[in-house]
This record gives sequence, structure tokens and C-alpha cells, in this order.
Amino acid sequence: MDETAVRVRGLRKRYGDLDAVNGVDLDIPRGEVFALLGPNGAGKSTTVEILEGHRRRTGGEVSVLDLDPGRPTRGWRARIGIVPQTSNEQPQLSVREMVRHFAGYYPAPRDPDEVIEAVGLTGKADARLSVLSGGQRRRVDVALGIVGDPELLFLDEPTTGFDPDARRRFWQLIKGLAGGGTTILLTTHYLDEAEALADRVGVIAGGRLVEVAPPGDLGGRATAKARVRWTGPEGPQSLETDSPTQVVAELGHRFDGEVPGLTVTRPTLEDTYLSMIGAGR
Ligand SMILES: Nc1ncnc2c1ncn2[C@@H]1O[C@H](COP(=O)(O)OP(=O)(O)OP(=O)(O)O)[C@@H](O)[C@H]1O
Repeated sequence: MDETAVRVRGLRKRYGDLDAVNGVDLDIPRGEVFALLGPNGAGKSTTVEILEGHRRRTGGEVSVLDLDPGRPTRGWRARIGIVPQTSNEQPQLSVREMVRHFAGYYPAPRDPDEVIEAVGLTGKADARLSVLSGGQRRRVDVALGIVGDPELLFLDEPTTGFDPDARRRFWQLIKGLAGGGTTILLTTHYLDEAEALADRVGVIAGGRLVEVAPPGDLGGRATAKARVRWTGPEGPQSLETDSPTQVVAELGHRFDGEVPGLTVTRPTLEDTYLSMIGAGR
């Protein structure tokens, strides 16, 4: 068995004159949680849909769980789970009926009630989908994506519409799946989500992967200088430094105690991300 779950070389997708995906190379090892970040229209969904076997590519080579998704088989489909950006559920069915119905498509599904519990919908198991809130429906989508006990799970903007508590619970669920060895590829607009979940993040802008790195290293964050700010007798002061601890110690001496207005900051993932996609535009 290949230890690479997803292998992409020179992937291209053209819509008329538009190069929506323009030469993407990517390897995702088995067991990794990989987050694809990028602004609206960057090419995230197009890339993911090609990997899922739901969209034809214009060029390049793709292997997903050792198979070309351009020629999917039934057996291969059963090994992947998909939470698409928009779902087409049957509003007249209950949550339990829907999850059971989907479980029937897979050779070795998870227990539907356990899956409903995992997404926090036990109290709504008998409710029709038509009466659920937007965030609750999204949780049903996640349940349908995992009920087949997939080796590889695609999540396209999975927590859009979730309240903060539901997002945290969803993150726990994803961490649990990842801990059990499921490979996960997610797209998201939430930087905190990428930071909380992903082993590595790929930033895509204008159909190209601008960078792939662990969230802490993205755009040189790990080695970025810290900025120390304080207020001196001459007014607000600011200094960029590799050794903020030393600077703060010296300031402590100079002020003989508390340093007025002292802050030490490094670029956040959001700072880094915004400068990266700014450069990619
Ligand atoms: N079926 C299609 N026909 C023509 N153009 C398309 C089609 N699907 C997507 N596009 C275009 O391809 C580009 C990439 O779209 P894609 O949906 O992959 O972006 P995305 O990164 O997923 O964006 P979002 O964050 O808004 O979901 C966009 O400019 C979009 O308008």
C-alpha cells in the first residue's frame, strides 16, 4: 500500500479562458490532516472536486488512494468520504433515516447512531431535515461523510454556519478521526480552524499553491522577528528583534519595574496569510 494518500502533479483545470487551477503539485501522506486555504475563487473546490472524482481535469496527473479519480471505481468510492460545500438532502427524511440510508451504500459502515452522536445530533435524530437549523444540517452533511468509515475524508468548508460551540465539538470529532488514522483534506476560510486541525496548510491563490507548510511555519512565521512596543518618556516606542526576552529584561532594568504599555507580538497566521494572498493576486 502506497503511503501517499494524495499525489498531484501539474494539475490544471480550465473553464473557457480561465485557468482555475494552474499547475498544482501536492503530496499528502496517509494519516495527515491537510488544510487548503485561499480566497474566494482561488481554486480550492475545483481542486478538491477533481480529487474526489467529481470533476474532470484539463491536465496533470492525479492519484488518490492509488487510483486515478478520473476513472473511479465503486470500491474506491467506498473508501473515501465527502462533505461537499452544498448538499442535496431529502428534507422529508429524519436525521436517522438519512444517515442509515447513506450507511447502506458502504460495505463496512459505522453504526449510524454512533455517527449521529459523534456529530452532536442525538437529540435531533428523529427530526426531519427540513426543520433543522443551517448549522444542524451541516452536521448531518458531516455525518454522511463519515458514516462509510472512510480512509480519506474530504471536507469542503465543513463548519460554515456552525456556532462556536459546534465548531469546537467538530474539531474534536476531526481530531478523533485523525487520531484513528483517517487522512483528511479540508478547505476552510477560518484560519483558527486550519491552525487547530491541520498538520500542514496549503495556501492557494489564483489557481496556484503559493506555499505548503505546517501552520506555525507558514510564511516564515516561526523565525519571524518579534515586535516589542512600550511607552517611554519620549512617547510610544517600537523595536523589531530576534531576542524579545532580552529587550524586555533591559527595559525592565531601565524602568526599574513595570514597563508602561509593554506588548510583544509576532505575526499571526492571519497576518501571514493576508500578505501571502495579497502577493498572489
Ligand atoms: N463550472 C464552472 N464553470 C466556469 N467557471 C467555474 C466553474 N466552477 C468554478 N469556476 C471558476 O473557477 C474559479 C475557481 O473556483 P472554485 O470554486 O474552485 O474556488 P474556491 O477557491 O473553492 O472558492 P470559494 O472559497 O468561493 O469556495 C472561480 O473563478 C470560479 O468562478
